[in-house]
Amino acid sequence: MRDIETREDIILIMRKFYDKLLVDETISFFFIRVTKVDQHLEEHFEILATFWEQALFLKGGYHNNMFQKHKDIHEKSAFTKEHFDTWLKHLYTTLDEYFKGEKVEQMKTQALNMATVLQIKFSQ
Ligand code: HEM
Repeated sequence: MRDIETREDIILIMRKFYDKLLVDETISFFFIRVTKVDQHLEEHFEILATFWEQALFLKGGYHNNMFQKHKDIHEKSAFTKEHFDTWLKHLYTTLDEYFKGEKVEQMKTQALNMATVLQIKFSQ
């Protein structure tokens, strides 16, 4: 198994990750009812790919405010610790199913860090 190398690798990870999120009823409603992201998934994956290319490969190009986006969602339907744990579990499982290496570990650490920051912000 190889490490994450390209934007296409990130898109594959997002497709498989969202396959898990969207069938998990404890979290899928954020993507189906609170937002309607499930209706334009490919467009959403392109945004996520730009975000992760920046985080992993220092590419640049992501200019949205991801904290504000999640705050807007949180105000409609609150994120709990269980939601973050579930989200991270599905991401980690997906990564381990398809890739192995330094970038995989970096993605896990960065996702965990951001999940932690979001939870702290929302608990204030
Ligand atoms: C409880 C866990 C989470 C849930 C349920 C969740 C849900 C969502 C939803 C529904 C959107 C779409 C927002 C929209 O377009 O209106 C979104 C966007 C996004 N999420 Fe999360 N999220 C979670 C955690 C995280 C974490 C920990 C990260 C950090 C890596 C993250 C990164 C992103 C990014 C980069 C976007 C794209 C924002 C944009 O459009 O620019 N999410 N998330």
